[in-house]
Amino acid sequence: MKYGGTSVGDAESIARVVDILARYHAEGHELAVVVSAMSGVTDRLHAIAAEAESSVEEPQIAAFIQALRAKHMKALEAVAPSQVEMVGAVIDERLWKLEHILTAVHALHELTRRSKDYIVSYGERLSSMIVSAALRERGIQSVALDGCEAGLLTTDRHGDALVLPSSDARINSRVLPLLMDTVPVITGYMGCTPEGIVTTLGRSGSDYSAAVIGRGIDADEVWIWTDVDGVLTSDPRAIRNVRVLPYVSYREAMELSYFGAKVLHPKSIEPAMEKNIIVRVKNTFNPDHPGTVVRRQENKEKRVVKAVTHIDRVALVNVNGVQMVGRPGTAKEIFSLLGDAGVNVMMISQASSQANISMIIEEADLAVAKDVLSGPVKAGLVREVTADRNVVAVAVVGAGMAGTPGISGRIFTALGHAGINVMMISQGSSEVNVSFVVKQEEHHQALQVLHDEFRLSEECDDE
Ligand SMILES: Nc1ncnc2c1ncn2[C@@H]1O[C@H](COP(=O)(O)OP(=O)(O)O)[C@@H](O)[C@H]1O
Ligand SMILES: N[C@@H](CC(=O)OP(=O)(O)O)C(=O)O
Repeated sequence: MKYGGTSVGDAESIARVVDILARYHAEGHELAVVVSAMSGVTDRLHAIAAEAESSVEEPQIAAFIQALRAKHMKALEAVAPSQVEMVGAVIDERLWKLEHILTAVHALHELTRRSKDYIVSYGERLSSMIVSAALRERGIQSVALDGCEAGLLTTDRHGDALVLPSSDARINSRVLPLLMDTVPVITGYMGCTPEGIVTTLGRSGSDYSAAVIGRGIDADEVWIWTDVDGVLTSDPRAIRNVRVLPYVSYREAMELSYFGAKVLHPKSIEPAMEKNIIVRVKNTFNPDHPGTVVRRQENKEKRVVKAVTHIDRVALVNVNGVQMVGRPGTAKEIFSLLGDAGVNVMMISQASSQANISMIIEEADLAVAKDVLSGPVKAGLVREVTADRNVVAVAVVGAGMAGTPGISGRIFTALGHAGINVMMISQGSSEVNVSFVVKQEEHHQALQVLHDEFRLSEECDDE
């Protein structure tokens, strides 16, 4: 059972989490728990690390540590009053280490990817202590483990590490034996390299931790507890009338998460899929709602389109020039340059005339992308590279779209009727998703138009 940042965001929420765990524990289930940092803490750790590195003046490290301590101690005092002294001492020891490393970062004005991962993993190191203490306070035996202790070995790609296959056996031998009489509370988001260097798994990576731990212990199910009732037909913050999907397939969940449905991390499906483990998304604040079941089976006969999602903070890059026409190797060159520079290309489209290649990248990568692509321009391989930041990528997702004619027609007709200009289109050969790009100011309307066109707010007996 994985609890996200809002689920452990304050004492009241942690008490709810403990209620839920106590209930399933009393029913005789063996439980392993994965927790994220209290909401907002990871963002603040990133910010103070950046400030410590770059600030010329004295950064507010002591004040930051004080505030972090106050937040966690307040929660601890409320949920585990009898352990304040003992657990508080461990929290203080951890904060002391954190303060020292931040001070060192400032002294050197150097923040390596390695030290950043170490710093930002503290959110989970603190929250896990509190949740574990709260379980003990309820009479449930519990220990807090960090991801490394639980057996998550990863690559050394700091900030976005991948879990190594050898982790399965380690997790199995370290976590499984505990489950008979203990509920381990494991830090999400972090692991370590085989050499023991702390890594993080990418923002929102605790879902990925949970899936990997589920696979390692051969769990019957992995439950992702969050602050909405399940996987929704669209982003509730962007449009009206969204609805909980009772079932989605692994493939659909992967597409949805990749295209911005924040409720699941894109890497969290594959580990579960490999062992056919059901993933259930449930609401900590409404635990009796059945939530969404993610499974292999695809219900795709009647409800062809399941959801519409979007990714913002992206940029559209166009590489233009007739020089590219009929010249083998241009695409290879462009994408190799971007790949070598660490730019993640999220969508690609090439006109059949070959005089244009369009792609979507993360907005944060735009300066680097422009820089590396200026090489082919100077060499005369392409005429120009243009970019547009003011865009959003939208995806229409559903396994039933594969082989069903007319879906693209409906999508683009509906957008056309609404007067929304489509700047780029892309469809994978799996046909589980059709994605396209619109101007930032039109994306809410685009989502709503498609949500309405495919009647996603209405229930369907095929679901
Ligand atoms: N299609 C979707 N289904 C469900 N939630 C979505 C979707 N798209 C965006 N969201 C947002 O994702 C949020 C949950 O993700 P996140 O904030 O990372 O949760 P947690 O902290 O529990 O991991 C929800 O509050 C919701 O606003
Ligand atoms: N705390 C980490 C990992 C995480 O998964 O968080 P959440 O479950 O709140 O999305 C982050 O903010 O990225």
